[in-house]
Amino acid sequence: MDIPSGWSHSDDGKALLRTYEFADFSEAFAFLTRVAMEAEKADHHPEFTSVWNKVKFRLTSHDAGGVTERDVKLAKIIDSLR
Ligand SMILES: C[C@H](O)[C@H](O)[C@H]1CNC2=NC(N)=NC(=O)C2=N1
Repeated sequence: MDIPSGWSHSDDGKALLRTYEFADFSEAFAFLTRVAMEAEKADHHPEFTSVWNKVKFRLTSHDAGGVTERDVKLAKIIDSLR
C-alpha cells in the first residue's frame, strides 16, 4: 500500500506514524483541533500524543487490526491541515 511521504510504518506494521513540530504549544493545539474536526467528519480518529510543540500521530483501523485505505486518507487530510 502506498503511503503519503513523511509518514512511516510502525515496527509491527500495524500503523502509520508521523510527528509534526510547531513554533509552540498553542500552534500545535490549534492544529490538533483542526484534525479533530476533520476526523469526526471522516469518522476515523487518530491516536496522538502531544508534548509542548510536537504532535505525534499513530493511525490504524481498529476493526481491521492494521492499516487500511481509511488511514491513508486520514493521513492526507492531516497533511492538508498543517
Ligand atoms: C463505528 C465507527 O465507524 C468506528 O468505531 C470507527 C470510528 N473511528 C475509528 N478510528 C480509527 N482510527 N479506527 C477505527 O477502526 C475506527 N472505527
